[in-house]
Amino acid sequence: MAGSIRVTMEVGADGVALIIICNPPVNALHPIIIEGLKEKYAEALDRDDVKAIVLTGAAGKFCGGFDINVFSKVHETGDVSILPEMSFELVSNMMEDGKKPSVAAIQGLALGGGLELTMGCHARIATPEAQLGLPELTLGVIPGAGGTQRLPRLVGLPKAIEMMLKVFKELVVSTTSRALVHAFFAQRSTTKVPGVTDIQLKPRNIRKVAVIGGGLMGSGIATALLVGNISVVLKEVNPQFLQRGQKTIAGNLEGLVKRGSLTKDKMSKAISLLKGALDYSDFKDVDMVIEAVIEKVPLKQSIFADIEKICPPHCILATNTSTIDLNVIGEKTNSQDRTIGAHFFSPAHIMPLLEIVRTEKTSPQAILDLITVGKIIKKIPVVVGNCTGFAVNRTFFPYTQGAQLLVSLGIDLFRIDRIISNFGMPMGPFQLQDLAGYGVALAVKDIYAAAFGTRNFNSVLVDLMAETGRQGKSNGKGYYLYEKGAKPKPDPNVQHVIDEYRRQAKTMPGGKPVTLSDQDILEMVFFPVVNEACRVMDENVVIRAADLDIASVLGMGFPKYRGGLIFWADTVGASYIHSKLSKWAEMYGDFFKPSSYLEERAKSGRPLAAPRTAHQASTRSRM
Ligand SMILES: C[C@H](O)CC(=O)SCCNC(=O)CCNC(=O)[C@H](O)C(C)(C)COP(=O)(O)OP(=O)(O)OC[C@H]1O[C@@H](n2cnc3c(N)ncnc32)[C@H](O)[C@@H]1OP(=O)(O)O
Repeated sequence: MAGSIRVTMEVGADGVALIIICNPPVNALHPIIIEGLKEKYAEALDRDDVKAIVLTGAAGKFCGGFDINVFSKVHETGDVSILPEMSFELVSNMMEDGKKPSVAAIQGLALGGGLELTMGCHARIATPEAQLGLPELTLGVIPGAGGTQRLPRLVGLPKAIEMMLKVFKELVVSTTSRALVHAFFAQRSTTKVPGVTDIQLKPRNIRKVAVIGGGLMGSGIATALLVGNISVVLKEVNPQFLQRGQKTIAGNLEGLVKRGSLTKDKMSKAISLLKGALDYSDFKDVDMVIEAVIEKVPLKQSIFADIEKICPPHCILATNTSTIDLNVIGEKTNSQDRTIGAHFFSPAHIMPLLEIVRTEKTSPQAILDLITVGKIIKKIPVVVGNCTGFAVNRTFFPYTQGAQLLVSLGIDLFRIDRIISNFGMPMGPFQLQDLAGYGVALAVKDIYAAAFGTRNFNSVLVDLMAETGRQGKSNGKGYYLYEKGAKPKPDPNVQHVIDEYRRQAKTMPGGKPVTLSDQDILEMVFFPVVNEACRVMDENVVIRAADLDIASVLGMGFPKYRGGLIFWADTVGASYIHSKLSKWAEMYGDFFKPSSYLEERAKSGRPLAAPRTAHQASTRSRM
């Protein structure tokens, strides 16, 4: 590639040096080009036989601007030092202040940094159809090589503004802008909870929190609290586990320092706020307990019975369960009014979503206090009702199951992952499963089967994966192979597991793989998710559709520029989604059967996000 990226110079008998930018297809300013320009300009300024310079681009295009791939690299690495300097050394010192006249010969396009180069020249000649502009704002940056100053001087302020913002008005009305603006406001509305934040309650001061369980989740939660300046008692069952938890917390904090999001002083302060415990003696004056042990009902019930006796009466009793019914966890206590779900997402000190789960008995004060703690530790709290999987895991249970169903029908799993990542998810459902490990998937399988009846797709794929010694990323072997420092590679040997899976599933019509387009695959994964989201809204598990948008963006990585799950679904249209699901339900069963909420919206033409009517709202509620 580097061979085709170059700057050339020819000096004619007339003493004109022709400098040409060559970097197909748009002659973008790759660092090699910027270096090449500096080199050729230095040479031209130095050579006695050069009297003047003409700068142009190869193949009829002057230059499409700075190489945007370098921005992506900066985003990936956080290292701004890889941005090459062109503003002063090249454009100001060599071109503008150079002792030899230089002229830009513009054909095709001169955009962004490309136009800025032309403005460093002493004159510009352009073909009438050439496209000139400074579109940097569309990338979220400003012109970085002097364009903000030189353009108004050359063409006057009104024209310069037009050239910098010309696409602005078009973009304001684009779906992406609408989606991002929606997400901006949706994120700010999640903490407006009717009956909680509008009844003049005052949040209480939560100074000390006990975290039970020092595993990955417990340590992450403790880290987030410590960084928020809240004292933490970390309780474990033996010194070995406690030490492991404390070490994980220290590692998390060091990681934050490395990322630049915590100073060393703040890290020392955070560590000083942590106390380890092997019994409940330090729980006498805690304001909140967050239980984060494994998903076992009897264990959680006995912990809740214990802490109810030991903790002060004002103490909030929270659980980090991701699936278990809160009423069951608090069943053996008389503290249902202060029992609440604090569902963090892993890694808890980094992921911004906090799903706050309330039952019919949870007091508004407890909800308000947890919202306040959430804000202090820089989380985005979304208050949801109590049901299997709550709002996020419940809405997204068909995401994994739909992908597994497609594999059973004969679709290549790596193709599914590619299509879903191209849509904008951080990774596809199979890579996500590798990352999360198979333990959780296996643990919740029966719970989902019991809760979701015929719309649950019972798959043995993960069981078969586990039986062949695969655990996902944690042991380096899942659907993909994982090696340190390398990108995950699809494992060809997984095909044996898939063959066995398809043999057992018997879902391929006539035993033959089905043929589906990329769009079919995308829709067969996401429309069932939208369908379940409709049930979640119908049962009032969320206060408003926008809460699901934010929960899907922050909890599942749904692309923010699509506005979140429901916003996106409304751009597709309820009636289209309903018609596709109805067709697939006939072909492949109840997994795709449209919900009554979706059916009603498809018939009435009302957006999925529109609030339910007063009558609908009074018939079903989890709040
Ligand atoms: C320091 C400075 O102030 C900072 C900057 O300069 S920031 C960059 C400012 N420039 C821009 O924003 C221009 C971005 N590019 C465009 O608007 C359009 O690509 C264009 C008008 C140049 C051409 O449009 P069009 O003919 O429809 O072709 P399009 O498909 O978009 O682009 C052709 C290829 O060039 C690539 N490309 C275009 N501009 C690029 C750039 N600035 N850097 C890297 N690659 C670029 C595209 O990714 C695409 O690659 P692909 O073929 O591998 O998919």
